[in-house]
Parts: sequence; structure tokens; C-alpha cells
Amino acid sequence: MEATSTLALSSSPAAARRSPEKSAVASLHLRRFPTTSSLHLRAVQSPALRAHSSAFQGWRRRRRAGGLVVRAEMFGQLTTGLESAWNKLRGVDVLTKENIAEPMRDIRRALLEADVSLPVVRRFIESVSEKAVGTDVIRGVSPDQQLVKVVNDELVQLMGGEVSDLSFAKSGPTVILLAGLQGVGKTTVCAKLALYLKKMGKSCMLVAADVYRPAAIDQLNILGKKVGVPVYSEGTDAKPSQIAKNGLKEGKSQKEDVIIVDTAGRLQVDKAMMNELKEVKKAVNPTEVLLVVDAMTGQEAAGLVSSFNDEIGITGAILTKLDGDSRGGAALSVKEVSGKPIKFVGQGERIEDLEPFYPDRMAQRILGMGDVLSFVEKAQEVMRQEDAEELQKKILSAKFNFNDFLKQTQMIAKMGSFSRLIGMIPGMNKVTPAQIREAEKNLKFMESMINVMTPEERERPELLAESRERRRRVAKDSGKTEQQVSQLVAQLFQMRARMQKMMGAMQGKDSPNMDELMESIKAEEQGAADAGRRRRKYGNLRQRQLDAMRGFRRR
Ligand SMILES: Nc1nc2c(ncn2[C@@H]2O[C@H](COP(=O)(O)OP(=O)(O)OP(=O)(O)O)[C@@H](O)[C@H]2O)c(=O)[nH]1
Repeated sequence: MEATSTLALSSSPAAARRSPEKSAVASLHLRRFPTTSSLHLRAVQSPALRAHSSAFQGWRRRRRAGGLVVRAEMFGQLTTGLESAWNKLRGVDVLTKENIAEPMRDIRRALLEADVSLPVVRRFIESVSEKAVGTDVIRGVSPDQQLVKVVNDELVQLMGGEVSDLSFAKSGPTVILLAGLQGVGKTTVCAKLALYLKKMGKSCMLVAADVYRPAAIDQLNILGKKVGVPVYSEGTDAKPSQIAKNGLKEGKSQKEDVIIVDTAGRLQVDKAMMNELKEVKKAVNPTEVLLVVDAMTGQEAAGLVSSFNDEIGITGAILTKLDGDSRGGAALSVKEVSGKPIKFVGQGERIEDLEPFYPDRMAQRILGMGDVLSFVEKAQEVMRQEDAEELQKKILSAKFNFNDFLKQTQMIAKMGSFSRLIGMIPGMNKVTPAQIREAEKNLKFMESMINVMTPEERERPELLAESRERRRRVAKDSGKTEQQVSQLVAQLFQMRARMQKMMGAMQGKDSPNMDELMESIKAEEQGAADAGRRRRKYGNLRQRQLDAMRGFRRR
């Protein structure tokens, strides 16, 4: 099957003549490379990203060393469709509403061709467009790579975000009821699931409640033997609900951890089938009711999950035959259409070929750009660090005024948390969570006073230090006391001095001793009485700061 085969490809012209089909696939994959190569070039420009880019160098070495091995990806059709979207963004500097219009049309077309349902495609496109345009520019990352990342994140969300684990009963055996149309792979899934659970250390029993196809019971017996789990059956004469009930009783007496009930499939959904399933469900009160659907039926699979859920109430789906699905519509639509997660995927006929459904891994397989994604993530992390370094520099500046102060509190809020910033300052890791909470509270408090200062006062804190009138006005407008405003002004001067000390320590090549620094901060906060002692300790520059503060206190 083309979707699963691994093609050994040589990039030589002779090989292309020998096998034009293989060569076409190779060139298709090679077209993806300019992205990776330019990504590499950009990466080397940024020292922080150099280490990460070595992966690309490794790849290039391997490529130069000889033949190219390309795996024809599952969902290959969708991957190829999406590629044309990235290609359209070559040469643009930033993602805008205008320049993403055409790539978005390609993505839309690729998803529709993959048999994703139209409402799902619409929502997806809307969400990707909104996020792509609102994305911050990351240095070293090109817009096409950024779009890849946005699409990846949205694909992960579309498929449920997180892996959805099996639930187990709190007491007694866990009952898993499997339902589905004929030939979708239910009986095979029974055995695959039993093997999976056995590997988890759980004992299992299979119950043959498919009474309409005698071969199904034989098939289950054979598979049960293969996996090494008991199979409970009563032939084809008993009622499925009775068989399931008796099977559960047997399983309980054997102290099995999990009982998996195989039910009959029909060619299409009909009332008799639903009623029978309802009866079986009532008889065994299952922990999981999983609908087995064939991935190759595309969005129809998603519709089925919805209608089974409406009729009998299910807990999730198992997508089989994903190995033969080159489109991907089912995997992408099930969760969004039905609200029910895909819990497992079948990827082959062997009993080992079942695995939990990981939305993130699936998205990466669809995009076929694992390297680009991890590169963008790394670049985002570097950008966050650079933000923090920039912030640090500003904090350390002796010319720090209320504008800087405000900007920084806002930046801190943008970064999510003060604790994160503290953690980024070398040596500051010992700050306790209580101290951090207190600092965050103080920041808000101070911000309310700064907000009512005039632009001039923010620029030149000395104005407030010199004028009681101004301090009174700020107090009145912010709803704080005059004393609190005075404290804020004093604090700013203290901060300037403290920052100078930190700068001195850093420029003196020694890394600052933070314990000592924290101690001195505490000492500073004890008030004016200690000023003389601090003056001796901090030298001339500190002296000037303290003079300014003292002058202000006298007024
Ligand atoms: N390639 C592939 N084949 C599968 C997968 N799962 C099941 N099959 C094949 O699909 C066919 C039908 O599987 P069954 O398990 O008999 O299906 P069923 O749903 O129990 O069928 P009924 O009992 O008739 O309802 C078999 O040939 C399986 O080997 C899969 O994940 N990949």
C-alpha cells in the first residue's frame, strides 16, 4: 500500500529515469527543503539557536552522503496540499490578513480534499487566520514557519488537544463495549485492545456477543488464543444482552480486570442494531462504550460517531485502518463533529497495531515538519528569554523612572508572572512563593498611583519628591494616602540605588551575591535611621541617591 511503504530513493537523474514515480515523490519532499535550509541559515545567525540547528546540519550531511530515504506519509495528500500554502509565503516579512488569504485558501482546499467536513474546515480556517495575524514576529523565524506552527497548534486542538486515556472502573471489572458497522475491524480491535491491556499488566476476557455472524465467534476464539486471553461465548442462539451479562458474571468470578464485549455489526445504522446495543449496554453497565470506525470513510466516520453517541451514548471512538488512509478526514473531524474523543487508532492488521491517539503526534505527521515545529518552539523560548534580558537591563538602569516602572509592571503582566521574571534573574531562585505573591500585590498597588501621575512626574520623580502638593494630588486621585505616595516615591529612589549596586556587582565581573543583596535590600528598607551606615557602605553614587531621598523626606 503506497501510504505505508518506505521508498528508498536516489536523487540521481539515472534513478529518476528508472523510476519516474519514485523520483516525483522525492522531488516533492525535496521541495520542502528550501524551508528547512533557509531556516538553518537564519538559525546560524542567532547564537542561541545554533545548537538547535545542528540537527539540520546532521540531516544535510546525511543527504550529501548518499541516497535519500523518504517515507510516504500517512495523510500524504493533505501534507502535500498544505505545503503549497507555506510556499506562498516565501519572501514575506510578516503575516498579514492580505498575504495569508491565498495560503488560507490552499489550506481550506487541502482540508476539504482530505474529506474534513465543511463546518469544521470553516471554523479551523477562521481560527488559524485570526491567530496567524495576531502572532508576534519571532526573530529568526520566517512567516511560513510561523504559519506552520499556528496550523499545527490548531490541528492539535481540533483533534482533542490531549490524549484521551481509557477509564477504568473504581471497583470490579472494567467493561468495554465495542460497537460499530460491519467490517470496520471490531473483532480485530477486541484482540488488539486485550493485548494492549495485557501489556499494561491487566487481565482480560473477551465476550463474543456477535451472534449473527458465526465466523465472528470463531475469529474471536482464534484471536483470543493468539493474545492469550479467555473468550466467553454461548454460540449464536442466545440473546446478545444475555451473553454479555453472563460473560460479565464469568469475568467477575475469574477476577478479570477488564471485560471486552464484541457486538454485531450491520451494513448500516438501523433501529434493530441500536436497540440491541442499548440492551447490551443496560445489561453490563460498561465503563467505556467505544465506537469502532473505519478511517477510510472520512467525514462519514465522524457523522457515525455523532449518531451513535446520540442514540446510545458513547465514551469515545477507535479509528481503524488509519494505515490505509491517505486523506485524514476522519481523524480531523471526529472530535470536532461529535464532541467525543478518538481514544485509539488501528494502524495495521497485526494485533500489535493499535496505539493511543496522540493529537500532537498526529498533527506533526500531517504537517511532516517536526523539525520546523521544534525550531519555532525553541525560537519562541529564546525570544521570551531576550524579552526578560531586555527587561533586566531596564531594571538595572540607574535612570529608572516611573515610566519605566509602569512599562515593566505591564511587561511583567504580559509575561504572565512576576515569579517567572524573578526566576530568570541569575541567583534569584531562592525567592519564596509568598514573597513573589507579595511582590505581585505591591506592583498592582503601585501601578494605581503611577497611573494618576502627570507625564512629567513620571519622567522626573524628583518633582514628586520636591512637592508635597503633587504627592497630595496623586494620593487623592488614586484613592491612597499621602503617606503611601511618599513611600512609593522613596521606594523609587531606593530602587535606583539598589540597581546601581547590582550593576556594580555585575560589571565587577563577579556574579552578585544575591543573599547579600537581599540582606542589604532589607536593611535599606529599615528607614532613614540607617542612612549613614548605608552611605559608608555604598559609596559616592549611593550618597547622591540618598541625599535626594533625604531632601525629599525633609520637605
Ligand atoms: N489495514 C488494516 N486492516 C484492518 C485494521 N483493523 C482491521 N482490519 C482488517 O479489517 C477486516 C475486518 O476486520 P474485522 O475485525 O473482522 O471487522 P468486524 O468489524 O469485526 O466485522 P463484522 O464482524 O463483520 O462486523 C479484517 O481483514 C482485518 O484484518 C487496521 O487497522 N488496518
